[in-house]
Amino acid sequence: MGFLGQPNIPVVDIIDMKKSTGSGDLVCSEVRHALEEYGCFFVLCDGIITEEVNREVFDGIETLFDLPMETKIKNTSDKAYHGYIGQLPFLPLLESMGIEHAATVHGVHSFTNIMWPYGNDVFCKMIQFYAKLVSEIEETVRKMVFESYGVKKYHESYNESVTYLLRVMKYRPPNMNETKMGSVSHTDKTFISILSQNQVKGLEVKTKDNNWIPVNYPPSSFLVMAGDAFKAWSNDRVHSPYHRVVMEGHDFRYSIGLFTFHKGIIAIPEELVDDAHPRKFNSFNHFGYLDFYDKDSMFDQEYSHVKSFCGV
Ligand SMILES: O=C(O)CCC(=O)C(=O)O
Ligand SMILES: [Fe+2]
Repeated sequence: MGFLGQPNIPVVDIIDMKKSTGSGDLVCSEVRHALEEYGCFFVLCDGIITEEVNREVFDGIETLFDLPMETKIKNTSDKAYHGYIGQLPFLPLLESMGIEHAATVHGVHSFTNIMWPYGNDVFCKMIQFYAKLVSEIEETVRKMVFESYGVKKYHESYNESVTYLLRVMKYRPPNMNETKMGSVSHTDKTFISILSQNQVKGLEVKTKDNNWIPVNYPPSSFLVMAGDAFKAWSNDRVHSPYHRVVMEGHDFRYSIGLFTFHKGIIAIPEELVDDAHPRKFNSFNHFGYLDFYDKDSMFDQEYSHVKSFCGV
């Protein structure tokens, strides 16, 4: 693990992660430590995510947002925060769309066919490539953390319940006298989120000692971030950091997030509850939590929804 001149967000190389042999090895404890202390870390993917691949991906996303509004709003879902979001009075810079079941061919095809009824093979293949790569990173991270906590036995069953939402975001530059907030401070409601962006900065993460730090992506990297569900599952060991997007300058920002949800009940492993770590959370329904967050009238940005939903 290194810091690449940015003291606050750790960096792990994907090659080291792939070489990891399981619990007790250094890279496993580094990943776990990064998630406990920072709630996030960069994964370096040199040679896998080249500049050319990045350009192709973000060109594709730009084309998607260039579709007419009446097409984009066809991106709907029965789940909160899974469909088209845009023109929100309190977040005027943001537009966002969601591709459900993004790691399945069917999920990507059905989204593409709604957006381009005559098909768009290039977009479809690009999203499939991206979702496969990033979901593999997500699974590796989860496996390493489970191993590091000595609860590897739950990994397989967790895998069977995982579902991936790929969300794409577009932030326009603010007009004069307009808010610069592309996204207000929040924690993710996911288990894990994996983020990437075009070359335009804006994401900031709050450290445990309450400092906002800019997320300066190293080339060919993703940001792995723990969500509230991971925090609760780990009985409050993993940190789910507050983060926000602040738009400076005149460029459009595009970002992509692969968001992991669990289809059903997340149980806190008994192994993670002991005298030194009394139970902090009860088992909870992950999509129930998302609905609760959606309807919770508590709009204080830095209020712990997960504690009020399933805290002991
Ligand atoms: O645009 C980004 O980089 C972050 C977006 C984000 O925090 C979210 O969608 O939850
Ligand atoms: Fe977020």
